Amino acid sequence: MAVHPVLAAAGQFLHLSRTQAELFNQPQSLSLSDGTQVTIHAAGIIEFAPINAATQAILLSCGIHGNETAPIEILDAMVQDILCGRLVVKHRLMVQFGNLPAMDIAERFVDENMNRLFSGAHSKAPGLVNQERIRAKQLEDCTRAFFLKDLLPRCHYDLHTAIRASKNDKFAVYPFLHGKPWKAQQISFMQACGVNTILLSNSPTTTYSYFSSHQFGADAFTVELGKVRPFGQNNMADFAEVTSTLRALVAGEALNLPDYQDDAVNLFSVNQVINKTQPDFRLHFADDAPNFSDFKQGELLASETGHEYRALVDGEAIVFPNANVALGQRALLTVAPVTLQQANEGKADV
Ligand SMILES: O=C(O)CCC(=O)N[C@@H](CCC(=O)O)C(=O)O
Ligand SMILES: [Zn+2]
Repeated sequence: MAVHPVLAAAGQFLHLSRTQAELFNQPQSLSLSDGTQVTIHAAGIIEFAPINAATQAILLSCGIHGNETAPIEILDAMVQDILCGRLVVKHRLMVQFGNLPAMDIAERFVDENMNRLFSGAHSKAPGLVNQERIRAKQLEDCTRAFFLKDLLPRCHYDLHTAIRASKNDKFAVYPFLHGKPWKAQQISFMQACGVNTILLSNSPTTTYSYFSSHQFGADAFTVELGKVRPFGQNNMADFAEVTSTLRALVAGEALNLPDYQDDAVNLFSVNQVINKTQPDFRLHFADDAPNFSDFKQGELLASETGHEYRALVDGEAIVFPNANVALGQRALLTVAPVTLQQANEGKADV
């Protein structure tokens, strides 16, 4: 029997997806020698089912923004190791490489920011079709089918890197939970990944992690693993903790998570979500101000015709400032420190 092209290519699924996408025009299945079942749904979308009964369904995504390369390199190596039998999955696993055309041009996106197109936003402008909208729907469809296959506990870690430097190099956005408690165990999992700064989101969004969290009850995060760099220019030693923890997770190994302690984590709640509504939107701090730079109450952070946006409390910090987003989109988040107990006040026990 002919060897499947991904095995003939030593597990280089991402490389084949980017250079010979036509190989994956139709969904296809194969078995690995250790019994793992592999389903390739499309270029850049691959699913693994272990030989044993799984106890979790794990979705790992990267490259939703095409120039955020470190997560792509981390998951590319993981998929190669699984396909070559060097890493054996013990749970159901889907890995998605999001925006392949944007990777090819080393840009965040081709036509539109894909991480604003989930929870159906891809189809909310009738007549507007572009490759990000088509792909966001395809990713959603695969995720829905993957999670709804059974009732196993679900998680989704959507891996990114940030545009600017950050006072806290690695951080994660915990999507809005609609009043459910934030989980200490999940925050400890992030810590084990080397991510000790967590932003607790306070409203629904059209991001991918919110989609999985809200629609499927998955433990989900958008994980920022440092600063954007071109392919091949990441120092993989910077990602040792996230790499080994994610590998241990999919391999069903003991994770030995630290007990949750407030003083080991920087927890922030979102104070303001500032959207750009006018073409003259501008930021009032240095272009190179890192994420988590903090301001005094009343300091001017941004302005546009008809609006001034100021820090509401002392110590309010900026995250993801970007004046170049499309009208109507988020141009800045501000956050303020919080403890887990304060954040979970009045909610059921964690
Ligand atoms: O560094 C930046 O300005 C953006 C980095 C990035 O892509 N962040 C995500 C965060 C998504 C979330 O809020 O969950 C994004 O903006 O899509
Ligand atoms: Zn991103």
